[in-house]
Amino acid sequence: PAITYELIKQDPATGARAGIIHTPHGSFPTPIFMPVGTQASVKGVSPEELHDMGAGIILSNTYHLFLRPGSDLVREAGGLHKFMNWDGAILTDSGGFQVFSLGDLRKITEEGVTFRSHIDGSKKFLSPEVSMKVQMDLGSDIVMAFDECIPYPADYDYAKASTARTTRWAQRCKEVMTSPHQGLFGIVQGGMYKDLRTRSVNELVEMDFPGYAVGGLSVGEPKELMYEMLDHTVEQLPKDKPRYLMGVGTPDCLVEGVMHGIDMFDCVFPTRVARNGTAMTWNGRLVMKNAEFTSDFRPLEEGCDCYACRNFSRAYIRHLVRANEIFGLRLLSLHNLRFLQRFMHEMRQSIIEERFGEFRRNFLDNYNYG
Ligand SMILES: CC#C[C@H]1NC(N)=Nc2cc3[nH]c(NC)nc3cc21
Ligand SMILES: [Zn+2]
Repeated sequence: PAITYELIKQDPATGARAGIIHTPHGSFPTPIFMPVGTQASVKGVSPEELHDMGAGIILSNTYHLFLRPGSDLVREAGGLHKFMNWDGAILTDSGGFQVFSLGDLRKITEEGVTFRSHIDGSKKFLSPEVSMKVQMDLGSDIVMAFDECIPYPADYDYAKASTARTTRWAQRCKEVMTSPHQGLFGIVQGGMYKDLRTRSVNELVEMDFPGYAVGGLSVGEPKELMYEMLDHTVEQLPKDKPRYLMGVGTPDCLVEGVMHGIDMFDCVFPTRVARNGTAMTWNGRLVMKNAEFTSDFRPLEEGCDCYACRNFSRAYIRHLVRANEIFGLRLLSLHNLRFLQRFMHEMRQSIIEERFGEFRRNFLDNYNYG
């Protein structure tokens, strides 16, 4: 199979685990954070810089590339790896979430979804078959099933019907996803209802996907509810397959997700807050335009080995941010992405050395959520 999971160490006290995921474009250690390159670019960061920071896999989006430049052009370029000159692994989301969160939704039928493009308002149609065709054109290593996104909150009957449709759509994806070099992950839905989550898990596990995502979380629900759903859902998933928590998240959510047995994460957070002039550190965030950094000639974070911390000071980056210099935002993106790679590496080491519990308590005690 195109995608395989190798368990390295299971934490004896929690669901946390360390592993390796093998793909046609290389293997990477888990738990892992995937930089988001929605439109075939991790904003402001080059493929070489992604390699230098240790990124093994990045995420891109079917919805966006389907609308612009269109998957035919990317196929003609030889696929997304060639088009963006990235030779590591790529995961593409299916459009299931973006069409609900970005598109001007027109109609949902059993066949698929009709919507207006958020770019030019033109009428578009996405379905399990179209999403799979686009992702085969893109040639991503991990393909996400086309799911129906349940908004939060949603009543039981709506969640039940929608989850049943997501299962039928997953079957249709499986039937047309014929590329031997691509692995199709099922997406567990079920809203915030434990019985529906269990049903969704059982129906998808029946189809024997090479990996599973927990969908329908990080959609505006309270964190406690997200953790409760995670706790209930992840333990029912196969231990020999990767688990991916979509759209998560901030460092505190990454620790809790790992504790519940999640292997893969993605979030726009590091590059988005970078563009808002904020640096991520082990003790919380630094808002760089604050006066406190005016004459602070230390690096963003002592001990960080990123390009920004090796070459520039907080004072210089504060100046760039206040002067609206693009280079300042690039430096913050490079630092924040490298911070997350270091963060996940430390967490993985703590699992291997059987001190994850200590890592988690230590981190949560010192991290001010500010
Ligand atoms: C409902 C549902 C659902 C999931 N379905 C697909 N295909 N992608 C997702 C991406 C997400 N990003 C975030 N938070 C930023 N939550 C997500 C959930 C999904
Ligand atoms: Zn740094």
